[in-house]
Amino acid sequence: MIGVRGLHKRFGGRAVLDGIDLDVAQGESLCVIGQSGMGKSVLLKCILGLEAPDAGQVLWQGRPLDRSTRPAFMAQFGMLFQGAALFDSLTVWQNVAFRLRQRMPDRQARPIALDKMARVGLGPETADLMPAELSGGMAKRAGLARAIADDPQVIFFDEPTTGLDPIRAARINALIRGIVTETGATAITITHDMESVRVIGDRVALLQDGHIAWDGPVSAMRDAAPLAGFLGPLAVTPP
Ligand SMILES: Nc1ncnc2c1ncn2[C@@H]1O[C@H](COP(=O)(O)OP(=O)(O)OP(=O)(O)O)[C@@H](O)[C@H]1O
Repeated sequence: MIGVRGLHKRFGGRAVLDGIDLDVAQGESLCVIGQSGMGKSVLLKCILGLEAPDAGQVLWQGRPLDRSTRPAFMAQFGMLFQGAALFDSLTVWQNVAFRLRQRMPDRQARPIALDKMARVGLGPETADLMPAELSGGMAKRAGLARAIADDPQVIFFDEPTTGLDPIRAARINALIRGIVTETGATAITITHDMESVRVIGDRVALLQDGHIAWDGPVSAMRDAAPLAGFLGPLAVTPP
C-alpha cells in the first residue's frame, strides 16, 4: 500500500538516506527503528512530503506520490506527533476535531471527537480543558484521538512513548495496538522503544547507515544478527 523506492537524501556531505526500499502492506503495522541520527525522521518527512528526496519515490496504492496524487493521500492519513503537538489555543475536543471542523459544523464534529476521546480513555469532562491543563499521558491520548478522528487508512506514530513513564508508555502501546487492529489501518511507527515494537509492530525495519539493514517480522527479531547490537541500547528511550 505504501512503497518507498530508491530513496536518497543527502545533507551537506552526508547521505542520510542512501537507497531506501520499503513496502508496507495494507493493514500492516511496521516499526522503523535505528539509533539516533540514522534518518528515521527524515524518512518519515520524505514519505509525508515535508522533505523532498534527492532521488527515489514514495508510492501509495501503487502510484507515485506527486502534486496530483498527494492530496488524496494526505486526506487519508493520521499522525500522532512526538510530544502530541496540540494547539495551545484550542480546547481538547477542538484539537481532536481539528480536521473534522474544516468540513463540518461543530455540532457534528464534537460528538465524533468525544467518541474518539472515549476510545483513548478521555472522558467528556476533559473536552473543554485546554492542553496546558492535561498531564503528559492525557496529552498523548488527545493526540492519539486526533490522529484517528477522521478514520484514516494510514496512521504514523512518531516516537509514541517518548516522555512517558513505563506504565503510561505501556498503556499507550496497548491503545495503539488495539486501535490499529480494530480499524485495520496501515501503521508506520518510528521508535526507540523496543517495547513499542513488540506490542505495536507486525514487522520491524532497522535503519542503519542510510540503508534498511534488517527487515522482518517482530517474532524473528530476537534471532536477527543485525539487531543483536541494537536491542540493548534501543531498549532505553533516550532523554
Ligand atoms: N533539515 C536538515 N538539514 C540538515 N541536516 C539535517 C536536516 N534534517 C536532518 N538532518 C540530519 O540528518 C540526520 C538524521 O536525522 P533524523 O532526525 O532523521 O534522525 P533520527 O534517526 O530521527 O534521530 P532521533 O532518533 O534522534 O530523532 C541527522 O544527522 C540530522 O542532523
